[in-house]
Formats: sequence, structure tokens, C-alpha cells
Amino acid sequence: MHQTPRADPRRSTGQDLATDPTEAPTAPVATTAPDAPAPSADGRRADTTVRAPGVAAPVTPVPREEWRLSAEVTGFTTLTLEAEPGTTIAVVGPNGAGKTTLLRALLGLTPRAHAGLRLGGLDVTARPPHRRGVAWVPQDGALFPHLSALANTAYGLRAHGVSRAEARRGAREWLDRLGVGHLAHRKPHQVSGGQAQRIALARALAARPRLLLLDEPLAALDQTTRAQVRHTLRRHLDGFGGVCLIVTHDPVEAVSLADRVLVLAAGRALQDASPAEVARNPRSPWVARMLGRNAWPGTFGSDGLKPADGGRLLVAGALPDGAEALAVIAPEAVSVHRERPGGSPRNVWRGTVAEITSLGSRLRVLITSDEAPDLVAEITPQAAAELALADGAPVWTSVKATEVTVVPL
Ligand SMILES: Nc1ncnc2c1ncn2[C@@H]1O[C@H](COP(=O)(O)OP(=O)(O)OP(=O)(O)O)[C@@H](O)[C@H]1O
Repeated sequence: MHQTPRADPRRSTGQDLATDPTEAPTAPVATTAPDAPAPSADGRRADTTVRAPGVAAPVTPVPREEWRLSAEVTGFTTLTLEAEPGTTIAVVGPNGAGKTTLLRALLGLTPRAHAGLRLGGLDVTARPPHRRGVAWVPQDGALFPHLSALANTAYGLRAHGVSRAEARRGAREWLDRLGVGHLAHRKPHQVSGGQAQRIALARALAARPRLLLLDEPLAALDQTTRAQVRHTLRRHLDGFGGVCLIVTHDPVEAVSLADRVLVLAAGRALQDASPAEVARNPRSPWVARMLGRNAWPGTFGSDGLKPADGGRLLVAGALPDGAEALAVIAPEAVSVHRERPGGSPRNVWRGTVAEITSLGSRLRVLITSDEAPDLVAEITPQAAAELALADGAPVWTSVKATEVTVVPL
């Protein structure tokens, strides 16, 4: 699992964009904070020089700006949140847990919770939403209805004082990156929900915030587009020097994008740990069901995926040699045996039962192995009884190649 906050020298400063026409009817805006240098047109490069259109970015990388997050939230959602620059946190929890309230509190957009907020060394608590250096992509995207996709995306850059031509070029790049460049001149009502979401994401990323808040950013996208946009988002987050909070109900999104998973329940933090830790030791049945996936990062080779924690994993389909990917395996897809299973080619490992916990009417069995990373299987109590499973019991596990979801990293 890619836990470590990512270091990338190529990045520029963050700046603000906070939009919610419903709660901020006086034209949601992005303006330049006095302490913020102008951004580059390229979201992945640290460059505080405004360039003429068509002029290539300087090759000399300059150190990226880094924005540590420190938040003390009180109200319906009550928690303390500290995160190093470059950390991506998946915010998960059942409906009504307070996920959106947390994001709105960080923006200063709700009376239901208050956030004391420091970004980098700067206390932005007293600032209005649009001066905090926070970008927010709400569930509905909240695009300006009267502006084209291009103008929506260029808005944040323009508000930084970037020239019109430069802002449009930067906006065009982000729209292209997210696969909606061909819609640049359409208004929001002329695009589909999924396209609008990608435009909203381009607008937020183009604004280079110090804190990025994404409320189910991939929810309206079909499976193929979702994989593409997730990949783009991941690449961007790799070079992002701020903190990103992503509200999601998609476990694959959580384990593939996030360094940490913050589980909320009734406005409180139930768990805040790495995806691997939350998957291994979920603190509630809800978390177990939502995120209880096995997630193995690894590198592709000629004979499948080589997990970083050892072993080999056969998967259906292939990525180029050397490609990094995350293999996601649902615990229900893991078969547990007392004898070595035969049959068609599949992933088979010898292991030992390390822990058995109940999950509603099912059991979760943690199996450790010298041949593969830790694996969680979910089986019925009846199956566990038939296999005479107990802590320390020697077992075999198997997973069909077709049951492994591969997420390119
Ligand atoms: N404006 C409001 N006035 C009163 N109660 C509200 C308001 N907005 C949200 N709530 C309540 O606050 C709680 C938390 O809501 P919130 O939208 O933060 O949850 P969530 O975790 O984002 O849920 P979901 O997954 O459904 O989006 C819920 O019980 C909700 O009904």
C-alpha cells in the first residue's frame, strides 16, 4: 500500500476555489490570497512564472510548495485532523455520518460544524470560503451555469491574476487531461452528468488549491471513464503538495487513491488508518463490508503481478512489464481449504489462520503466509466448522485470476 505522503519537486502553490451556488449565492469565487504567488498553467510543475502561450515550461524544477493540514472540527462532526503534505485521505461512512458536513466545515460553509483550520503555517479559520486556498468539488459539480466548460475551468486561474490567454491554455490542458477538451465551449446544461463532473474536477485541479475536497468525484462516471479519471487524479495527487480529502462509497477508489482512510460514524472518527490496516482490522461491520477488501500493491511482470509484500498473483488481463498496479480481492472471493486444491490454474498459497472475527452472519478469517501478503477471507460459520478452522490452523487459500480487480497506479 502506498502509505507514504508522496514527494514530488514539480509543483506550484495552491490557491482557492470554493463554489456552492446553493449556500453561497453571491457568486462563488476564487480569488488570490495576498500570500499566494501566481500559479503555472501546468498542474504538475512548480513554476511561479506566468508564461506566454506556447512557451514551454522551464526545465529546472523548483521545490514544490507544501501545505500541511491541521483541523479541529466541532459541531455535528467533531474530530481532529492532522495530515502531512501530499496525503490523500478517503472519507468514508454510512449515509448521514457527517462526511459532507466535514467538508463544508473545512470550507466554512455550514453552521452545523466549525473548523479551526491551518494550511501550511497559515491559519485560515477567519477567512471566507473563497480565500482559504481550498478547492471543493461537490457532488453536483456546482459549475457556473452561464459559463462554458473552458471559462469555468479558467476561472480560478483568472482570479489569480493569470492572463486570459494563459488561463485559457491552462484550462484547456486540464480539460484535455480529463478527456473533456472537446466540450470546452459547451455550457453545463449541454453536457452529461459525468462530463460535468469531469469539468468540475478540471476546474478544481486547475486552481491548484492548498486543500482539495472531493465529494464523490467519480460517482457519475461509467466504469471505463472512472478508471481513466481515477488514473489522472492519482497522477495529479502524486505531485500535489496539499492534502486531499475524498468522500467516497467506492472501496476500490478508497484503497487505490488514499494513503489514509477516515471512517466516520455519527459525526465522529471511528477509525483513521491506512487502507491496508482498515481492511485488515475494520472497526465496525459497516467498515468491514465497505472496505474489507484485500488490496495488494505490486509491479507487473511476465507472470502476473508481483506484490510488494512478496509472492506472485495471476490476474486476468495484463499490463505492461514494470507497470505498477493495485490488486483488489474481495474476501468473499478467497476460498479456504484444508488440503491443497487442484483444478484449473489459480492462485494457491499455503498459510496459517491468524485471526477469526465475526461479521454479522459471516466470519472474516485473516490468513498469513510466507508465500503471499496477508489475506482476509469471508466465509460462513458452517464452512468454518467443516474446515475446523481455529487460530493457528494450517490452511490453503485460493483465488481465481478472474476474481482479482487490477487498478493501474
Ligand atoms: N442543513 C441541514 N440541516 C439539518 N440537518 C442536516 C443538514 N445537512 C445535513 N444534515 C444532517 O446531518 C447529518 C450528516 O449529514 P451529511 O450530509 O454530512 O452526511 P454524509 O455522511 O455526507 O451522508 P451521505 O453519504 O448521505 O451524503 C445527517 O443526519 C443529515 O440529515
